[in-house]
Amino acid sequence: MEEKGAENGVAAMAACYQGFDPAAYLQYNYTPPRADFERKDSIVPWKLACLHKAFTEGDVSGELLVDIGSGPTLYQVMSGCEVFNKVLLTDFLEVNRQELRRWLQDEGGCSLDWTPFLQHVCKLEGRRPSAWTEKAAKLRQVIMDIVTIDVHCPQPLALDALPSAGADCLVSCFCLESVSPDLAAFTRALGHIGRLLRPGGHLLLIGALGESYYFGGPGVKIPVVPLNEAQVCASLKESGYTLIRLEVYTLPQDMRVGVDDVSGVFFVKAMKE
Ligand SMILES: Nc1ncnc2c1ncn2[C@@H]1O[C@@H](CSCCNC[C@@H]2Cc3ccc([N+](=O)[O-])cc3CN2)[C@@H](O)[C@H]1O
Repeated sequence: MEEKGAENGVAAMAACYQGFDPAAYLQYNYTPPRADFERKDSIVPWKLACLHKAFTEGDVSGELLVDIGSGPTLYQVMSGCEVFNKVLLTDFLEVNRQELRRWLQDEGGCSLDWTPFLQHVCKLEGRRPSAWTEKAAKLRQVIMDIVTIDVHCPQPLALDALPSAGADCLVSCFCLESVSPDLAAFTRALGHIGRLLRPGGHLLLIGALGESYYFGGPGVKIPVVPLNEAQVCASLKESGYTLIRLEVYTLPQDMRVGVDDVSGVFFVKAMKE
C-alpha cells in the first residue's frame, strides 16, 4: 500500500506541473525585489555569493557539473561554468528546456535578461562587470546538453546522459522540495540524484524552508513539502552525504511578495560518501 501511495503522490505532483509558466515564474522570483543587485539583503545576490564561494574555495573540481531541475534559470551555473568544462542542464518540463535552449542559441526570445546576473557574478570574481559577455560565451561553450530528468526515478537521467564515472559535482536549486509530495519522497529523491554523483563528489543544494506552496504561474498553485534545517540535515545523512556547510537566509518582510509562503532559504555544501 505504501508504494501505491508514493506513486499516487508523485503522479499528482507531475499533474500540477502541467500548468507551469516559465515566464511568469521568472518574473515572480528573478526580478526585484528578490533579484535586486543594489540591495544587500536581496535573495539572489545571497544565493550567487553562496555558489561563488562553494565553487571557488578549492575543494570542488572535475570535469562534469550536472544541474538538477534547472527550471528556466541559469544563475545556478554562472560560477560553476568557470570550474567545469562540461555542464549538463536538466528539467522535467519541455517548456523549461525550451526556455534554456533559447538562451543557449542566443537568437533572442528569452523571457528574462540574464545580463545583470552575469555582471554580478563577474564582480564576485573580481572581474569588471563588462566581462559578462565573456562569461556568457563561456557558459554557452561548456553547456553540453539540456536533457529530461525525473528525480523520483531511481535512474533520474537517461542511461547515456552521463559517463559511467558519474558527475563530479551536482547543483540543484529549489527543485527537490517543490516536486516531492512529502519528506520521504524528498529523501528518496536525494538518494536518486546521489547515484549520479561519483563518491567524493560534491552536492550544492539550495532550497526553501517552511514553504508549503508556490505559484508556478497565474493561478497555478503548486504544493511544496515544508522543510526545516534539521530535516534537511537528516535527509542528507540518510541519503549518504557528509554535510560540509549549511547556511540559512531568512526572508525580510518585503521579500515576501505573495508568490509563495517561503520563510527562509538554505544553502548546503555536502560530499557524497
Ligand atoms: N519529477 C521531477 N524531477 C525533476 N524536476 C522536476 C520534477 N517535477 C518538476 N520538476 C521541475 O522542478 C521545478 C523547479 S522550479 C521549482 C520552484 N521552487 C519553488 C519556488 C522557487 C523559489 C525561487 C526563489 C525564491 N526566493 O526566495 O528567492 C523562493 C522560491 C520558492 N518558490 C520545475 O522546473 C519543474 O519542471
